[in-house]
Amino acid sequence: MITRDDVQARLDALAKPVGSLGRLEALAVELALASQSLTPLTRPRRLVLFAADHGVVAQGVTPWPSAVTTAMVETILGGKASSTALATVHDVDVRVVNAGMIQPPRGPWPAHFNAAAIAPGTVDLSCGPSMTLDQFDTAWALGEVEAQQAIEAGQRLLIAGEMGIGNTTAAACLTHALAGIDADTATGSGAGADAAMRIIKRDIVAAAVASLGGRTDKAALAAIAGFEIVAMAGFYAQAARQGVPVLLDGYVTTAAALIAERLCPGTRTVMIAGHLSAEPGHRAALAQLGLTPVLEWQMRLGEGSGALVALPLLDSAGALLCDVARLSDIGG
Ligand SMILES: Cc1cc2ncn([C@H]3O[C@H](COP(=O)(O)O)[C@@H](O)[C@H]3O)c2cc1C
Ligand SMILES: O=C(O)c1cccnc1
Repeated sequence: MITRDDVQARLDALAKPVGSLGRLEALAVELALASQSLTPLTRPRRLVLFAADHGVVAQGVTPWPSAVTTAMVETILGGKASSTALATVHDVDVRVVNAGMIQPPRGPWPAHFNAAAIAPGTVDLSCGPSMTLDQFDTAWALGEVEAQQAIEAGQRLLIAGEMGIGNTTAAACLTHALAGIDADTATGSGAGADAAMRIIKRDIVAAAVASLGGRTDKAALAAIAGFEIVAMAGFYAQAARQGVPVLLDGYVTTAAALIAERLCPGTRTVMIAGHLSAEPGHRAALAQLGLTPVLEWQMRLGEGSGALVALPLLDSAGALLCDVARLSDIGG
C-alpha cells in the first residue's frame, strides 16, 4: 500500500527544491495514489464514450431533440467532434458504446463501435422508474466489460465520456439524491436550457427524488439514472477492482462516479477529477467523493472533453515521478 507520505518523500528527494513544482506535485501525489505506484504511467490511455437517450426529454428539460444524440455519435465516429479532436491530439484511443440510443448511428460501423443498446432510451423518469433492475444490471455489466477489455489491452488510464441529450436531468437527480444538495443547486442549464426551462427541469428533479422517499439503494438509483450513466458507473467500479486510475470528466460522469461509490464503496480511490464543470452542483458532487478538480475552466460540454483537456497535466505529473533524478544521485 503506497501512502501519501511515501509519494511526498519521493517528490521531496527529486533534483529540485522541495515543493518547487507547486500544484503539479499535488497532482503527482493523486496520480501515484490512484495508481498505487511511485512511477505511474498515463499511457496508453483510452476514452470510452457511452451514448444513450432519455425519456424525460419529452418534458422540455433541454432545448435539443434526442436526434442530436445520434447526430453527435455519427460525428464522433467520423472523428469530427470536440472529444475526438482532443483525443487525437493527446494520443487517446477511443471507443464508442451505444448503451441505449433511440436511433443508432448510420452504418457501416467501425470496429471501435459497440452496438449493445439496452433499449431505445429510458422511460421518462417523471412518469415512473427510468429503467428496470435488469436493465440497470445489463448497463452496469456493459461498462464493466469495456473497462476490463481496455485493461486487458494494456490501457493504463481510463476515461469515460458520455453523449445523451437530457442526461443532465438524470445527473441532477442523482446528485440531489447522493451528494446532499437541494434540487435547485443540483439543476443547471445543461446544454443550454434557459431560465424557464431550468425551472421545469428543477421541479422534475425535485419530484423524482422526493418519490424515492430518501432511498438510495440500487432500485432507487435505477429509477432516476440513464443507461450511459449506469454503464459509466460499472466502468469505474471495474477499473477500481483492477487498480487502474480513471480521470473523471464533468457533472454527468461524476453522477456515475457517485453511483459507483454508493454501490461499490472504495471506487473513489482510483478517481482523479479532470475539471470543475460550470454545472452548479458539480462542486458538491466532487466534494462528496473527496476530489479536487485539476482545472476550473467553466467547461460544460461532456463527451469526456474536460478530462481530455486536463490530461496533459496528468502526463506532466507522471513524468515528474518517472523521469526526474534524485538530488542524491546528482551529488546535491
Ligand atoms: C451538439 C451537442 C453536442 C454535445 N456533446 C455533449 N453534449 C452534452 O449535452 C447533453 C446534456 O445536456 P442536456 O441535458 O441539456 O440535454 C449530453 O449529450 C452531453 O453529453 C452535447 C450537447 C449538444 C447539443
Ligand atoms: O458537466 C457536464 O458533464 C455537462 C454539462 C453540460 C452538458 N453536458 C454535460
